Amino acid sequence: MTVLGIFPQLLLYISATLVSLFLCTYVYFSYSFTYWKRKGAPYLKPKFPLGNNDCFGAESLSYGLETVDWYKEAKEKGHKIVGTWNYSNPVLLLIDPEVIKNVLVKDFNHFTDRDFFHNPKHDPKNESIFVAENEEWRQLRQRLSPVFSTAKMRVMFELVNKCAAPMMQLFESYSQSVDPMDIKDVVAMFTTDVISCVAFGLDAGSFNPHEAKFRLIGRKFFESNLKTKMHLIIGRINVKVAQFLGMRVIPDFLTNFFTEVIAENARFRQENNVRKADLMQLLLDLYESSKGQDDPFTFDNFVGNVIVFFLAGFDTSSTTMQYALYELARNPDLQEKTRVEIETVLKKHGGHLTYESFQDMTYLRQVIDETLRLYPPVQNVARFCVKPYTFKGTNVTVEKGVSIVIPLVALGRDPDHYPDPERFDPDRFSSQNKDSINKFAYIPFGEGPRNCIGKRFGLMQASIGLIEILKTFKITISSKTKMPLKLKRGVFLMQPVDKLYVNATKI
Ligand code: HEM
Repeated sequence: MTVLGIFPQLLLYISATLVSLFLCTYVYFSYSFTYWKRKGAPYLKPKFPLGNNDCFGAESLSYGLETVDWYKEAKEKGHKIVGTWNYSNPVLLLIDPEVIKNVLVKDFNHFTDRDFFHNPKHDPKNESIFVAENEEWRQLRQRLSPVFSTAKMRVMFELVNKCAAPMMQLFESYSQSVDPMDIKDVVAMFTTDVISCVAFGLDAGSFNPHEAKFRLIGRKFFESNLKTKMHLIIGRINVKVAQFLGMRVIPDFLTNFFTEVIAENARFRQENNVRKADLMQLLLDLYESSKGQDDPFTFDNFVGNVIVFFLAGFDTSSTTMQYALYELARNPDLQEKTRVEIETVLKKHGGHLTYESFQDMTYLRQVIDETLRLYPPVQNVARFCVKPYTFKGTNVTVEKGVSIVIPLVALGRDPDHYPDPERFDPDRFSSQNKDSINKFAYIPFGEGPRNCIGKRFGLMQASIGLIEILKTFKITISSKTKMPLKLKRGVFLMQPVDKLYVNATKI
């Protein structure tokens, strides 16, 4: 038989295989879509193959803005919890703050793990506190918590403050030019420098185009490529299959880069007896002191956690700074009020920005709190059920492996929790008003034993950056910024669709 003779037969086989594959997938999805009905839970109607997603959300490492629509629909129907699907994966969305409190705090033992794809067997260097499960996580959390204590923040304050100098030089040059500034790009250079400095004791030189390796790596990671997207989708549809196929979320270029930087840095410190007041030193001490223990803090643990501090640390804080500056630029009176506070407090402290003076800036903290309400960088907190759990006051029992999602953006914009929710109003968080806010309707750092370990550090670096900018420059929105602001769907960290440009004028 000639090649041409085989061709129609081959085509037939391929078509039959594809049709069978499609049918199997369809049957599998259709059965998965009966999950919440079988559980007796209220649910939102899913569609093949995305479930309740309205876009692939393939860039995302978790759930995105689609949860705002799920929340609204469920709330209108009076549900406290609602079943949805992410592809074929059943996801329970929590609506009621009391239920959220039970999951995150009171009944935490049923929800110790985070819903986040990882692959311990094929990717041991990316096993970190962020993805670790149950007992392993408890031990890591206990070991790493001292790294972020108030005492350590005080020591790191100076290091962070020093990193603002190159950012201020860039603001200075923008203030003398007619070009508007892509604000996210500039503040992300600052937070990248900060995290590289405190995590590695290195000057990342993000403001210098010839040295900006850390910035390039960070940017490349959040841009994410087709391979990572495919891994994420398959990881969502079936974790076991994705793990079996050796899929991983953190690309090799990033793991290799950090492994090299850490090994070189650790070697230099040990050989030269150098000690520094940074995060790298605290982790190095942990690594050295646990050698020989039954369950040591290994080199892989070291690399994995530094990577996670880098990734979790620079983009969340720069996103916070970006939206705070955007809102202050749109609200010049609030900007002026913040600046007056900064000037008054600094004057009281002899003109120096210190840990103590920053603690006194209560209005600035209100501005940041309000920014995090409207623009929580991490849009949803997600957990895995690890032990069967019956939601109080219902007959709904979820078993091990079910994903639970807490929609931070939707809660922050719910008029029942925040009157006139679209209005940027830092006074919601004044000492007189903040007690009227339901604690579990405001959780930009998560809550309970598995909340954000870097909360203090994140608040500190965002505050220092904002103080330095506002005390010297007046910020206005550039005509290059497309208004009104639209947020991107299908991404994990909150991003605007179009870049936000501002102008800086020296005061
Ligand atoms: C404004 C800045 C930040 C925001 C809004 C933020 C937000 C969050 C949120 C929502 C979570 C999930 C909490 C939960 O599941 O209950 C989280 C976890 C985490 N964050 Fe942050 N974060 C910020 C800054 C940082 C920084 C600066 C670091 C480290 C240097 C960091 C490291 C982590 C880690 C390691 C976890 C996982 C903790 C665990 O599983 O035990 N974050 N963050």
